Amino acid sequence: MTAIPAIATVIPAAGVGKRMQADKPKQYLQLCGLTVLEQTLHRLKQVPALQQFYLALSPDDPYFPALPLANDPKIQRLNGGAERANSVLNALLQIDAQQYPWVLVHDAARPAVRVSDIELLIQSCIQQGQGGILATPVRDTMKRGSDTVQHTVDRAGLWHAYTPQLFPTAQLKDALQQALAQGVAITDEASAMEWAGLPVLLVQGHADNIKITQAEDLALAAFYLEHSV
Ligand SMILES: Nc1ccn([C@@H]2O[C@H](COP(=O)(O)OP(=O)(O)OP(=O)(O)O)[C@@H](O)[C@H]2O)c(=O)n1
Ligand SMILES: C[C@](O)(CO)[C@H](O)COP(=O)(O)O
Repeated sequence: MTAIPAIATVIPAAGVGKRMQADKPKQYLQLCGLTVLEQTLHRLKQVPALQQFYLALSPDDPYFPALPLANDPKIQRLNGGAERANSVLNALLQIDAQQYPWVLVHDAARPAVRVSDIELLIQSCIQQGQGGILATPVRDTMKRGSDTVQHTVDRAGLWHAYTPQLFPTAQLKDALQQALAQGVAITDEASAMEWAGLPVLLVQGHADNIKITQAEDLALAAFYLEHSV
């Protein structure tokens, strides 16, 4: 096993959850007795290498102060931005890359991530000295179109990109800063690294690491949370 350095952890949690169509942002919906955010933090905190947590929240988030997490000295709250990438960059700007040469980014909306998958990602990346992401190969036939099919997309080598995503802190900060400054559409950390021409390892994880996005995802996340290890 490769020696694992202390890793800074960024949790983007400043979204409004439009697609969920709920009465509050999805990270604060109840899931198995806790909020989604608390469930996600509970998973992350089971990984010893994950040290300081940088939690990007909406500047007017009224929910977080009521959670026990608000008193956790390992959690540093910061203001998120207009898009997920802005929230992540705001967090990266607060991380000392000397102290934390590696940073792991994980969506607050992915509470069922397996601790073993996080450990696998960390081991794979640190061992190979390259950043990477948890992902799963596409299993269905993929179509491109809107109301009718334009064509079938070759699914060979096609992956679902998940989080966590783990990268050298300084590299990710520079890549994300420059990509956003040039108006590049960035939906995950890997796309900034790809834009910068830097390698991204694909580490196969489990498909139960779903992102709670639409209403029906909550019950599925609850099932996975109760049945995954
Ligand atoms: N400006 C934003 C937008 C999103 N996120 C976070 O990024 C993660 C993944 O984003 P997504 O699933 O798109 O969440 P929302 O943006 O809240 O969802 P929607 O697009 O339906 O509004 C979530 O944990 C969300 O809180 C963030 O930190 N800052
Ligand atoms: C980062 C991510 O979860 C990887 O799949 C995804 O890109 C987030 O996308 P969203 O539209 O912000 O939910």
